[in-house]
Amino acid sequence: MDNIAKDIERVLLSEEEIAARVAEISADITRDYGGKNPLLISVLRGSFIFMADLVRSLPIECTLDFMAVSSYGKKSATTGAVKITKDLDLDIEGRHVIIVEDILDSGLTLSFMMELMSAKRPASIRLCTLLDKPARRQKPIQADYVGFEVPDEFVVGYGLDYADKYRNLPYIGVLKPCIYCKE
Ligand SMILES: O=P(O)(O)OC[C@H]1O[C@H](OP(=O)(O)OP(=O)(O)O)[C@H](O)[C@@H]1O
Ligand SMILES: Nc1nc2[nH]cnc2c(=O)[nH]1
Ligand SMILES: [Mg+2]
Repeated sequence: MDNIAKDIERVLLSEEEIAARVAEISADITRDYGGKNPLLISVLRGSFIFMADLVRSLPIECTLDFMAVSSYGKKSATTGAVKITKDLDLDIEGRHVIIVEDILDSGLTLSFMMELMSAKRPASIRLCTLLDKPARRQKPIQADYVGFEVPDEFVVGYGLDYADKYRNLPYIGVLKPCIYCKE
């Protein structure tokens, strides 16, 4: 049988651990944004599962939009160039924006997003990332809401891919080294 779990060396964060932490982040956002109708922007494609779980656990009024950017291609290291593949649909001027990401790694994607969003004059911007990998940072950027700090390893699952695979794993894990051996 074809089962993608066979490519995983070890589970870093289980479904239960992720769900519990998502509920805590949701409680923090609820406390900070109740009555402000925040605009949550999901950075596709990696953040789609985190965004879906996060907003379903938010009891407050909020608005959603999606932007797609990409910089990793089919490799496990950034290409250094962030490309927009889908722009926002809503006007963010005067809005309380929360950018929702799956992982903050080199920081290139989120610094690019911050620059782009700030130019559109929102009332405020905060960053929310499920995973933070500070060891690889190339830009001085920090998130306001962080789910978990992760070690300097390439992780997959819960939206995160390697070469467009593994996004559908319900947990976050580290791939067996042989999966990258052709890079
Ligand atoms: O901090 P950085 O080094 O920029 O890395 C973080 C970004 O890399 C991944 O996206 P990717 O470009 O692989 O596209 P994807 O979301 O479509 O998978 C991930 O989803 C983050 O958006
Ligand atoms: N899948 C995946 N994408 C990333 N983009 C930046 N860092 C990572 C990572 O560790 N895993
Ligand atoms: Mg991404």
